Amino acid sequence: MDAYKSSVDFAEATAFLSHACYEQDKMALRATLKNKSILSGLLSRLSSCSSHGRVCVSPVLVAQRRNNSTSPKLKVDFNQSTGVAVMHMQNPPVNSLSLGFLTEFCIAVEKLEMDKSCRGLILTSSQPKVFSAGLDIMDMYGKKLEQYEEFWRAVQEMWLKLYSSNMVTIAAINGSSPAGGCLMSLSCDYRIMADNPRYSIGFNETQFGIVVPVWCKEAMTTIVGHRNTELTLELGLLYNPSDALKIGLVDQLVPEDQVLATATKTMTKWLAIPDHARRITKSMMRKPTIDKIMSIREADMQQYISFISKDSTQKMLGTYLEMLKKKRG
Ligand SMILES: CCCCCCC/C=C/C(=O)SCCNC(=O)CCNC(=O)[C@H](O)C(C)(C)COP(=O)(O)OP(=O)(O)OC[C@H]1O[C@@H](n2cnc3c(N)ncnc32)[C@H](O)[C@@H]1OP(=O)(O)O
Repeated sequence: MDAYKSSVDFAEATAFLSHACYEQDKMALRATLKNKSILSGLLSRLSSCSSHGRVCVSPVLVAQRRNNSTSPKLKVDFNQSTGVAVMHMQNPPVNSLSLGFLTEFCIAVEKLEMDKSCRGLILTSSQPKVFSAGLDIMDMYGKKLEQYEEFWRAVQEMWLKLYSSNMVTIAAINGSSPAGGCLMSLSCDYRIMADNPRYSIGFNETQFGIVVPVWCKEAMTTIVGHRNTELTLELGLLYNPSDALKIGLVDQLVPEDQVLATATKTMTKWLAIPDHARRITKSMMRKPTIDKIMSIREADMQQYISFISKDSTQKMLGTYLEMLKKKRG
């Protein structure tokens, strides 16, 4: 129950703040998440529900629709005539999933989710050659315990929001997508990747001494099966696009300049299915995983904090950061 409430906390807070200005939003959102008394006051004014595996919030907090919103880290183009939003990630240099980015991302997805006219979401990158470099290592290195907690809650929330979305979600993977970037695309309904052998996708965490959360393992297993998950996660494998296609980590490869156009065409096909039937089916497929994750959400948080704050983990992250920086120098 606590785990469920925590998820609702964040969803409510994000929805509540989504009509205000972005910078103020983010500061207020974080303050709200930290302040349990404000949060419980907020909660008492709300009714929450769980529908088809998706956590939703009271209509009282539904933000007004704004069509083409631009924030520093995300650009959302919503086409009302097609009902499709294209979300361009623009967090240079590599679209790392920092706390700031994740906060904006959750707000943006929540806004689209609440807008009944938005039926499909395409996720892509504005950065050249990179879809997303995964979690921002700077948010996992040398921080205070409460900062680790805040960051991890945002990571969990990003995954839950995307994985349980009622919208059709398509990842238009127009660059490399390691680790958290891969997780983000795995949460979508369909993955189209640029057929460029220089790009890679997968989970490289063990290579620099960290471990993916159990819910990532669960989600991956449902997509590529137990054996492929075992090999990928234990060895920290990154695949080129054609190998990723072979194991089912992505659904389709297309020339680089056709990724977005193919995603748009594919979306039309998915949206031709009656929404209610597709949604109920999606929920039927995903709800067991979501329920499982919700039931261990707080334990997962404690496990993350204890793992990430260990001296040995911090040392390995420091070495990895150095290595990333040296690569350029
Ligand atoms: C229970 C415990 C659970 C623990 C957590 C489990 C889940 C964790 C998941 C994660 O996502 S951890 C992050 C893993 N990501 C990576 O290993 C990717 C690292 N980056 C790259 O491989 C490359 O950057 C790239 C994405 C292939 C792009 O290559 P490119 O040559 O275009 O750029 P770079 O010169 O390498 O990088 C530019 C700049 O960006 C910095 N940077 C790169 N990735 C990250 C990152 N994930 N976080 C923070 N910063 C990153 C890199 O250091 C460069 O910085 P500067 O040198 O410009 O300062």
